[in-house]
Order: sequence, then structure tokens, then C-alpha cells
Amino acid sequence: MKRFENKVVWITGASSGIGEATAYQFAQEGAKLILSARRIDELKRVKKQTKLDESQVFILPIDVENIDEIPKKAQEAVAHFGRIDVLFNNAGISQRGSVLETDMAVYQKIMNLNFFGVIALTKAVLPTMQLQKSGQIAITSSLSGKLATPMRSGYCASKHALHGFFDALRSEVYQDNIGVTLICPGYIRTNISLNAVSADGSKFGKMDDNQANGMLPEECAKRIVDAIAKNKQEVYMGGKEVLGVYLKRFFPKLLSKIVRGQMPK
Ligand SMILES: NC(=O)c1ccc[n+]([C@@H]2O[C@H](COP(=O)([O-])OP(=O)(O)OC[C@H]3O[C@@H](n4cnc5c(N)ncnc54)[C@H](O)[C@@H]3O)[C@@H](O)[C@H]2O)c1
Repeated sequence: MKRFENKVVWITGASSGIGEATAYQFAQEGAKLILSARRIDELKRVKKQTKLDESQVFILPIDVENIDEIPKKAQEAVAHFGRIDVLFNNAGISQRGSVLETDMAVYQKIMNLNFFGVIALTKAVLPTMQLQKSGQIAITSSLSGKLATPMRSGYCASKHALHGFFDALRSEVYQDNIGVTLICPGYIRTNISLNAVSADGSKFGKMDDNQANGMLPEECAKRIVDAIAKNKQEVYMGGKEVLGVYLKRFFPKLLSKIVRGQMPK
């Protein structure tokens, strides 16, 4: 028996990187998929590559920044297979820019997508999971949700905010048999830095060495699906950067010193 046989999994940011790799992993584990992101063509490509039956995958284009639209999208998602077993809030955007130079509009965009959109989607799906008396909500946070590095103040703030919100939610929905899994990747080999937003709102457009040498998304996806299957509360993955979580907890001043060294000269 596959772990997600007949389970319905809704993934945002499914058109590339971690979300795409996770779609393939869930497909292998027997899930039916709802794939969301903004680009339909990319979602169709991913759907094809899952090798699932046409009827097992539903493409639902969504712009997570468009918060007013989210309740209607959630209704469509629930109506399609009649239930949602896993909501994987994965869509997100990173940042490269100093606090002094970054426009307020950039902070608003990051918070809208990485935080408010995620809350809106979660609130829209929760009543269905409560009726089912089961469900799992997973969120791609980041090691940047546990510690902070320069040039990513808005990104770090948005990911830290997720921890406050979802730790609170976990205790509220425990009695409904709904679990919450916060996923904290380190450096994963995706286009996240290319797609990151710069101080003036333009695309950063460069591949960071850390990402280029990071963990493969396929390995990351295996660990994510495993953490969700086991209802883990919080998981870390990546290379030696994961040690930062423990430095922050036990040697915070040492971590500050290391992090200072990451400020571009
Ligand atoms: N790659 C890393 O090193 C890393 C590390 C920690 C956390 N993360 C997190 O992983 C998640 C996925 O990022 P990734 O690394 O796969 O990068 P990516 O840029 O390849 O993927 C981002 C996904 O989000 C989607 N997306 C962006 N804006 C959207 C919007 N407004 N509405 C709907 N979808 C939108 C994109 O289309 C894409 O599918 C993000 O939340 C990111 O913060 C990535």
C-alpha cells in the first residue's frame, strides 16, 4: 500500500523547483494531485511528467498574491476531488537587497505572497479538513524562518512569521486530527535566486553559488513527503547550513559573527 493512495494533495508553486519535484514524489506515492502556480503551460508540463492518469491530476492556476481570489479557488479545488488531504503551501519568492535600499512595495509583495497568501489559502481549506476530521497542512518555510542573513530582511521576516502563525494553528486544529508540518530547507538547487526580487522590485536574475551547489530538489522532495507522511512538526534539510539552526539556539553570538561575513563587500 502506497502511503498517499487515494489521498488528494494540493501543491502551490508546482510549476518548478521544490513544488515540481514534490509533485512527482507524491505521484509515486499514490496521490491524486491539484497543481497550482501562475503558468498553465508549465503546470501542464508537470502534469504530463507525473505519468499519472489524466483524471488523477487537476490543474488549477492561481496567483497566491491575489488574495481576494483565493476562497473561490479553494472552492474549485475542494469540488474537483471532493476533499483535500494535504495542502502544501509551497509557492514563494526570495529577496536580494539591503534594508536601506529596498522599496516598501517590495516588502509588501513578499509578505503578500509568502505570508498573507499562505494564510488565506489555509483558512479557505481548513473548514473542509475539519468536516473530514483529517488533514495535513505543510508549508515551505526555510532555514531563513529560523535565522536571518543579510540582503533578505523581508524574506526572513516572511518565513519567521509563518512559524508564529502555524505553531499557533497547530494547537487550534489538533482536536480535528489536522497536522501542521513546517518545512525548512537550506540551499536547494532551484531557480529561487534567479526569481528573487531586488531592492527596486526587478528580478535579481542571478544563480547564487549556494543554490547551484545545493541539495537536489528530488532529494528535498523525498524528505518533504516523508515528513508529511509522518506528521512531523518541523524539519530541516540541506547541507552544513542546517547547523545554523543549532548555533542560533545555543551560540547565537557566534552565529551573528558568521552571518556578518555574508554581507556583500
Ligand atoms: N531553493 C532554495 O534554496 C529554498 C530554500 C528554502 C526555502 N525555499 C522555499 O521553497 C519554495 C519553493 O521555491 P523554489 O526553491 O522551488 O523556487 P522556484 O522559484 O523554482 O519556485 C517557486 C514557485 O512558486 C511559484 N510562484 C511564485 N510566485 C507565485 C504567485 N504569485 N502565485 C503562485 N505561484 C507563485 C513559482 O511559479 C514556482 O512554481 C519557496 O517558498 C521558497 O521560499 C527555497
